[in-house]
Amino acid sequence: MRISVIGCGYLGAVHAACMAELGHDVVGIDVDQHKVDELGAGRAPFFEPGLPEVLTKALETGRLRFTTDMSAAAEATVHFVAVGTPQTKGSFNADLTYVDAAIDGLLPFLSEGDLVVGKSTVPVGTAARLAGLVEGAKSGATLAWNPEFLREGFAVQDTVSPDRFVYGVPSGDAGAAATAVLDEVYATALATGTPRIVTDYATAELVKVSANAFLATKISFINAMAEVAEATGADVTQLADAIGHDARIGRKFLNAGLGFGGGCLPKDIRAFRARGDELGLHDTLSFLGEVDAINLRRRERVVTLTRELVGDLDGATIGVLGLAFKPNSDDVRDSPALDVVTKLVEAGATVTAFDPEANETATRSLPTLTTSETAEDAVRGADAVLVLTEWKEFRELDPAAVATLVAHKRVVDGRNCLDAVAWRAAGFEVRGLGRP
Ligand SMILES: NC(=O)c1ccc[n+]([C@@H]2O[C@H](COP(=O)([O-])OP(=O)(O)OC[C@H]3O[C@@H](n4cnc5c(N)ncnc54)[C@H](O)[C@@H]3O)[C@@H](O)[C@H]2O)c1
Ligand SMILES: O=c1ccn([C@@H]2O[C@H](COP(=O)(O)OP(=O)(O)O[C@H]3O[C@H](CO)[C@@H](O)[C@H](O)[C@H]3O)[C@@H](O)[C@H]2O)c(=O)[nH]1
Repeated sequence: MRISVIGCGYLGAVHAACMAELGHDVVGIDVDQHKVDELGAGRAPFFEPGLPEVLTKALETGRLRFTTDMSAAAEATVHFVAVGTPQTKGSFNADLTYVDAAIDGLLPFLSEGDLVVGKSTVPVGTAARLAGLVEGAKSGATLAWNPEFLREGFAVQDTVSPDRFVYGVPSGDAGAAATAVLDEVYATALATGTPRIVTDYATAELVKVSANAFLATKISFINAMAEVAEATGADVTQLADAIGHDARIGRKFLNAGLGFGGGCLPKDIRAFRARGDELGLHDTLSFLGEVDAINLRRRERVVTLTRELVGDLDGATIGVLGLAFKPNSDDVRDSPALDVVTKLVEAGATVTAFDPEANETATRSLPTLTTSETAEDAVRGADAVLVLTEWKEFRELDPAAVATLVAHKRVVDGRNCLDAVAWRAAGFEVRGLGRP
């Protein structure tokens, strides 16, 4: 099939490359010339395991290209919209400026029978509004909403073989035709038995935000238990293991620590609440405010633990390991690690940070940040070491080797990812979250 992907960021670049890998002819369209140049040259403009390989292979087949020229969409019959929907500055609402601009830009290039497929995460009601524009244009095109559930760090695998597909389509013949087109796009995964749910626009939009709200709630639940564990001397990690054995609860997403960040969960729960307010459902979704608050308190807790260890943060030297919001990503959008660094610097500490992939993105977002080229350089001479992203290379650090580099043997394990027994045996004072 001939496909255009509008917006080639963390989601769209992967989607475009994977669709070409599946055998489709794909043009990726973005307003960012640098991104388009990089992608066209086979270089992923961000760190995502497996993406460079898929990209290079797809470019070599000639089935994938990138451009800033929206008129290239005229060659395609299926148009995925994957532009950003960030939090609006000064409010919790999703900023739909980019989605609106993408649809506006696309309308003149649509033809009879084309399918426009929204992938961006949007507030419920957006698709119905945009369908009016798409169908109102003389093109005779249809709109579907097909939310995306990929995780950064696993984006290629999640795109090629997702847990499920959700199609939000209009009723009647147009919906049946849209479903048939999406089935053809995703034929490879569907052939392996991937479930697909065909529904209306509102349900499709809500599936996406409710999935993220549930994941965020699960993380904040265990972080609330971490607060209780801290007040009682209990161990939240053992608690998570024990309740996680109950298949109805499950152990996944019960890792207590610094909490959730990234370009999705934080802004999506806020936008969901804001949409709830518009719908008169303030009380219904107010618990998401608590989910957010619990999450943000964990960042303060790491700062407090560090202060307790070093005495006074003013003048302290802190070595920070990890800046990305999660391992296997260079994404620092709403990164808890970066937030902690900012708070430490505000309190007068001298911070040197290292992340295997996110030094550059973090420095772009926080230009005053001091980064180092290695973990060893970050911790050299430190009064305390903070592990804020659980990269494998940090989990596998040899505490005896770190002990020879630091000024004081103190470590705050912000992700409960270190072997506390081994670090204590090497002479370290160890603090975790929700652990005695
Ligand atoms: N990142 C993820 O893991 C993920 C997963 C599922 C869903 N989502 C959702 O997907 C959407 C995109 O997220 P992202 O993380 O890829 O964002 P991103 O900021 O990385 O990418 C957005 C891209 O859209 C481009 N763009 C903006 N306006 C444009 C326009 N008018 N025409 C063409 N391109 C335009 C930007 O230049 C940028 O490259 C969001 O709604 C997000 O919530 C993201
Ligand atoms: O037990 C856990 C699990 C995760 N996290 C944190 O939660 C955040 C989000 O992690 P994850 O969900 O793995 O990353 P994302 O790539 O942001 O993916 C989420 O957001 C995407 C964008 O909407 C969705 O597509 C995915 O399904 C959804 O998992 C990260 O900061 C993690 O460190 C925890 O603190 N504890």
